[in-house]
Amino acid sequence: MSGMRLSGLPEQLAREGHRRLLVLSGDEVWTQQQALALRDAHPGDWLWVGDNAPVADACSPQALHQLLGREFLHAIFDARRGFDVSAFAAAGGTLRAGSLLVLLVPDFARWADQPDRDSLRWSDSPQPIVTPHFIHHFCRHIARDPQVLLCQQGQPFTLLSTPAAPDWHPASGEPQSEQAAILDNLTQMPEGVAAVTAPRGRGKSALAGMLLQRIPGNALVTAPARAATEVIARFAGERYHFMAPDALLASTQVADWLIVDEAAAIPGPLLAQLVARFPRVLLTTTVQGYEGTGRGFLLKFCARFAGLRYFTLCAPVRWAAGCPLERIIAEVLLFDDEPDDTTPQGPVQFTPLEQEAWSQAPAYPAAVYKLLCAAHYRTSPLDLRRMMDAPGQHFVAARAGETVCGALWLVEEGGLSPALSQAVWAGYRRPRGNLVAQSLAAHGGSPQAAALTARRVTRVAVHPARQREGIGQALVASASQLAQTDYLSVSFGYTDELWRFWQRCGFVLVRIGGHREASSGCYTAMAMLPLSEAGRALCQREHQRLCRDASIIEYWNGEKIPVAAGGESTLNDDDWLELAGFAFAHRPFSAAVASLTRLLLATSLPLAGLRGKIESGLDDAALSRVLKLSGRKALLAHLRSETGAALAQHDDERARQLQSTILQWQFFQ
Ligand SMILES: CC(=O)SCCNC(=O)CCNC(=O)[C@H](O)C(C)(C)COP(=O)(O)OP(=O)(O)OC[C@H]1O[C@@H](n2cnc3c(N)ncnc32)[C@H](O)[C@@H]1OP(=O)(O)O
Ligand SMILES: Nc1ncnc2c1ncn2[C@@H]1O[C@H](COP(=O)(O)OP(=O)(O)OP(=O)(O)O)[C@@H](O)[C@H]1O
Repeated sequence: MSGMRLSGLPEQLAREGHRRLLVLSGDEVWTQQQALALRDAHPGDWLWVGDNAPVADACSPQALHQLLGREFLHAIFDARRGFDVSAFAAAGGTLRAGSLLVLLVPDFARWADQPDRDSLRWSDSPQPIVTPHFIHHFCRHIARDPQVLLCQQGQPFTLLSTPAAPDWHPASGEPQSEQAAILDNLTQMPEGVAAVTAPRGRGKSALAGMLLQRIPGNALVTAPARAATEVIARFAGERYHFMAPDALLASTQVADWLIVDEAAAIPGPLLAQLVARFPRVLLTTTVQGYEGTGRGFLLKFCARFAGLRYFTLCAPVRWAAGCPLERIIAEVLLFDDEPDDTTPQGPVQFTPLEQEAWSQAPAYPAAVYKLLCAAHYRTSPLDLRRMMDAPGQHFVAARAGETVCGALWLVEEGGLSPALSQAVWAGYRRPRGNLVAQSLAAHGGSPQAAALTARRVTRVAVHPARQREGIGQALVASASQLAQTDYLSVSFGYTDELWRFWQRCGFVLVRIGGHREASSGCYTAMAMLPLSEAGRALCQREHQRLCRDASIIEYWNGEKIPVAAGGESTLNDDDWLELAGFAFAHRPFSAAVASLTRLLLATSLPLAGLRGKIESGLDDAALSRVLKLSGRKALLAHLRSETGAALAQHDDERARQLQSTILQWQFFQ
């Protein structure tokens, strides 16, 4: 290829056990030509990551997780139209020593002005947005790392020689020293739960396979994806017996050991049930920024096991320590989930933080991001990109001296036009974003709810050494002083402790979701802190609705709601509106269930569908059989029409008026 010579580099990398990032920046034709030329010039099982790949061995960024656990020599990552940074990191983790990760990006001079298609995954904007803070952050890191090879269209490329690293001695097949120490411990474990966490390529899966070889008795392996357990299978040989998590739970299989690979990617409640079934369990999980992984897994899930044996593997095995590719990915994506042992000392100051800080003083927002990552189960690089460039994000930081010891992240919500808000209430529209604001309209009793303006607290965290000093509460107080909106809101997996915190911050509970979250096993709770008259009125109305419906929701959820239950048990105006929304528009059953329950008490009509579902508790399949209906849609339509009939029987004129009003709400232009 013209101008670019890599002679000897892959061989040098293989000798040193390293991998390198090579960035090709230019127009689409040029970058593609260069990438294909590199691919031809250097033998390997090259993987192309990107949509519309010009070669056969390819996968889209979103499908890459299916390849975790597999390994490649060299990869090309196409970030020209959109940069899925989680997939980029994942691709980096699959590369063997001696690999190049070739990254295709637009011309640096134009990149920051070009909309990034990946933003559709993490920004609520209907169109791709420009992402200047991330692009500048990325380019800044690339430019100052001498180990990154940067090849720009129209500019000469010189391969700077780097000081030779010592020769690498790949692992032999025998346990590495860290693996050996853990194996010693595990093979003597009488019973209990052990967890091994490590970044990519540290030999977790190999360790699990080696354990299978060494234990007496039998063992089962489970994991979110079987394909990702290839390494375990290789090291376990004939002792490898795999079962998918749900199949295992449904079976009566017993074994002396259960090995759960990538445990953090299995929903918490399912994992908890699996763990309870076996006398000895090994959980392994990757830390470093993938969704559903990280130290948060230990904090949230593993905290429940008294006597948990916890191990980590630090030394890389797939490549040598100090690998330049691993280092640049970690730097760019702030993969630093090492616990910070230093306690931030001294008095605390609270300051607002906006996205511009990423260009003015990047270390400051980076510290905020790291704190949030360490505290929150599901913080991933997607959040980093959202934090940097999505519209409507605001932050408050708590600093003790120069150290960030607490942070709060807010997202703007609401402000929909009154007509759109009504359409959301009626179930005709569900625009992107606006989690709590839309939920208040779609499940609550106020058609105008989503027209109010709000800021939702999406994350809040305080350094573990400074908790219970009032810092969390003060962060919320600062946020409420800064926000010129009708209310602040929060949506969180309900636990008594967290609710106590929000309550102490002045929040009022307005909604409890109808399903447990897969990740936490908790019901979603939504709460409001009103800041304006309109906010107070909405908050009061929704809280009263929750109090009135509490006993019925408790019946469906099987869990106590912490509000003073009470209110009219006969049909009132709110019920009429709700029931009309269910009967004549698209309100969901879950929003209407309490009003429907009161309707059944107030009518003598048979209403076999509604009574079957609500009074007899039949599930949808059984109820459909009884009613001779096929499918959920037909059942829902039947329930809606029964409701319409009951309203008409009560007061035909009123039902017709409401129907005609609500039907108008679908034309919301
Ligand atoms: C949308 C979301 O982000 S939900 C997730 C919230 N974040 C997390 O769970 C991350 C880990 N946890 C944390 O970082 C912190 O514990 C926070 C942010 C929840 C609370 O921050 P703190 O600074 O410790 O809270 P703060 O000291 O202001 O507490 C105020 C009141 O809340 C209540 N409270 C706070 N934490 C707890 C707790 N663990 N258990 C019971 N009550 C609590 C108490 O009533 C406390 O007052 P008190 O100490 O006088 O009794
Ligand atoms: N003791 C060992 N001897 C030889 N090869 C090893 C040893 N330990 C691990 N390996 C190899 O190193 C590579 C990385 O190991 P492994 O897949 O177990 O890591 P991991 O921590 O599970 O990483 P990932 O999450 O990236 O798959 C694999 O190719 C594996 O075969």
